[in-house]
Amino acid sequence: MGKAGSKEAVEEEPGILDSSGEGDSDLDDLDSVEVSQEARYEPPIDKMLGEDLITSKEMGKIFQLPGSALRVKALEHINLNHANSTYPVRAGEFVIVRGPSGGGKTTLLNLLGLLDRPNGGELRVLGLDVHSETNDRTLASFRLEKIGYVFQTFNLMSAMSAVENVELPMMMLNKIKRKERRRRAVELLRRVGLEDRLEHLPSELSGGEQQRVAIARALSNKPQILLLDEPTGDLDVAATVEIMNLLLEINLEQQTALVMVTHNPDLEAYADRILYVEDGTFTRQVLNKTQSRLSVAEYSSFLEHAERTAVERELPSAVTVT
Ligand SMILES: Nc1ncnc2c1ncn2[C@@H]1O[C@H](COP(=O)(O)OP(=O)(O)OP(=O)(O)O)[C@@H](O)[C@H]1O
Repeated sequence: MGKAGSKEAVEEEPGILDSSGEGDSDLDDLDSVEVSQEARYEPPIDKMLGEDLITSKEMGKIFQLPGSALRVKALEHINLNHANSTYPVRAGEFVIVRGPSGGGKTTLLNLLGLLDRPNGGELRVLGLDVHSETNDRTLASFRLEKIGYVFQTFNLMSAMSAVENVELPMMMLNKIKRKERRRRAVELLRRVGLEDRLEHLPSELSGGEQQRVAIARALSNKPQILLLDEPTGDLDVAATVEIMNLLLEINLEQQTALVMVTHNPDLEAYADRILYVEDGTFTRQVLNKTQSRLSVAEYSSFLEHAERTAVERELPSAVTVT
């Protein structure tokens, strides 16, 4: 868990899950709960969650390398359902996905966000059953209307102003008139604290501000799910905390479900649940009773201390550090 600012977070560790769902002895508490398909497991967290948004059963993904017989098993036995302790992603939930490099985090996010299709098992996202034959147009229209995406590198259109960037998904969906589009884009930019940056180009904004525009853009079609791949990976400490606080507010205010991949363990304090993915499967799930924020001051001093300790460790033993 995050070491700074997460004092109120209570950690439950269900332990290692195995593919049969039986798990090891640490899992007994959760796995011994009898959960039928009808009964909904209520996780022991402070907030009430809404309907199931994403479920999966024994979902897997194998990549076939073009022009080669080589197959890469990126994911297998991914269960997000009520028959397992790893319950579905629900409305209002903030899920963080962590794990070692190459473990399958991005592949998982891409499948949950309909950017890719599974080639084994079942996946249901916002009522849509997704399989290897689901056509591109169906996926594209679901993505545009129901899911928001935020990436590490912001991915804003460089020749468009902040407000035009936020209007773009609404233009593509083409459901509201120009005036209303602009009004909503301005309102969203105000919501993320950028009301005085409407006409700025991305190159005229700081990294944290660009990520705020990207979040406003991701929210423009009022998605039920926001997927975030390392959204603070390129940001400094202050901007990281600001963006995370903003995401938490959005999660709490609008019941938007957030699924976020990060390598940063200190951000776990913000989540309701942390899923660890390693070697293509869930290896651990942690429930966080109370979401909490990091404070910039506390977190900076914690990082500074950690950095200093690391530097001291690297110094030759003959050198005395006072
Ligand atoms: N398009 C692809 N074709 C072939 N193999 C792939 C493809 N995408 C991912 N993989 C493989 O699938 C596995 C999981 O990759 P993935 O990118 O999901 O991991 P990750 O946990 O997100 O890693 P990182 O933290 O380094 O971003 C890796 O072994 C990777 O090499």
